Amino acid sequence: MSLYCGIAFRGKSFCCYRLLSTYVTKSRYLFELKEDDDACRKAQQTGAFYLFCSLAPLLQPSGHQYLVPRLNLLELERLLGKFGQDAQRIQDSVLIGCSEQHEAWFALDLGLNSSSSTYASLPKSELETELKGSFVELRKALFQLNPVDSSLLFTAQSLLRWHDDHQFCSRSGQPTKKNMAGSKRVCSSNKIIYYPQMAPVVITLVSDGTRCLLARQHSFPKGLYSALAGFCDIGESVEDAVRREVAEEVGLELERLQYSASQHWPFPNSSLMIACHATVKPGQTEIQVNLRELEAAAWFSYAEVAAALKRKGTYIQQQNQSFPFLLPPKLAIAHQLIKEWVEKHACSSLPN
Ligand SMILES: NC(=O)c1ccc[n+]([C@@H]2O[C@H](COP(=O)([O-])OP(=O)(O)OC[C@H]3O[C@@H](n4cnc5c(N)ncnc54)[C@H](O)[C@@H]3O)[C@@H](O)[C@H]2O)c1
Ligand SMILES: [Mg+2]
Repeated sequence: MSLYCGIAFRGKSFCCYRLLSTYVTKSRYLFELKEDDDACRKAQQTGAFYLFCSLAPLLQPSGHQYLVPRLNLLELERLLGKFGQDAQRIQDSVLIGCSEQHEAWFALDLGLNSSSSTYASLPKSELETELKGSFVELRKALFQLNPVDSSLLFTAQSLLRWHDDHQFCSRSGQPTKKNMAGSKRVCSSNKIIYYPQMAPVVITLVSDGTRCLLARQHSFPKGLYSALAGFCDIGESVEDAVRREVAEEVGLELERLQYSASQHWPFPNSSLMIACHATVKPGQTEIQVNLRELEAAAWFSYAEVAAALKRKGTYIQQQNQSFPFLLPPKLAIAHQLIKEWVEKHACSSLPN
């Protein structure tokens, strides 16, 4: 879909028309839905709704994968009717995106019992029977979702959680009210506007040239190692946060830092993961693990990491027991960083 747009140049009396790309028209459409409640209400008429129950998305198993069912407005109204609720409840939904054809996508949680909503939560198991699916904890479904669905569900869960957590103004204590799209909440008494937030987190794969440094926290599944991560402190740049986190967690100083990519991560709250590769100063590779933050950290060879990426059954010693050496799931940016490092290492070790 494309759109002709008139551009008026300041001080000139002519208009120039150019073709806007599908991406630009889609971005402008989403912007309009966030700013204009009536436009958003209208978009719900032809939109698709993703359902959640207490922040768990509705999924349907299909082989080794999960499908993510969607309802149209009529189907959603019928469902609410069956459970004795009126269509007004749909106003609790949040906008999470749209297709290239401008079909707007919304998410609605039928299990949250928010005090600012007049509606009671609906019974999970009866909903599941009615919808022929299950509300599955998002973290547990990670391995069986495709990247497009997972990204949409990450956004939806984060936005639903943020609204549930921000029902009252922190200054007046009065209820806040969401706009139709759910892109903000406004305090009814003092008009303060609250916007959904993400915490910036740096994640760094440290290398000494031949090995990479991986670490684990007590809460990780047995045998799982990942890159070093940490929340940015107020006042820090990304570079400052990376240097501090690496120094704090493993006692090393960095020499070089290179940005790789970023990712929105919904667990346990919304974070913006900023991923970097880094190298330590030559000869300074002795790890001093901060045991208040980490359970263990170690250098791993290219061969060990490459085998673990391919799930080739390498094992690792942990508290005198042996566990399969695991890396984070493909959807996690930590996995991407490790994969990039392995690929770069494989290229640089090729004979000229
Ligand atoms: N997507 C990925 O690949 C990936 C990989 C690793 C970690 N992560 C995420 O990165 C996040 C941070 O990693 P970490 O746990 O090592 O961080 P961290 O090293 O900063 O340690 C966490 C501690 O930081 C403090 N903290 C400071 N600011 C905080 C804030 N805004 N929110 C919560 N705690 C705050 C708390 O005391 C908390 O216990 C985690 O939430 C984790 O889910 C994602
Ligand atoms: Mg950390």
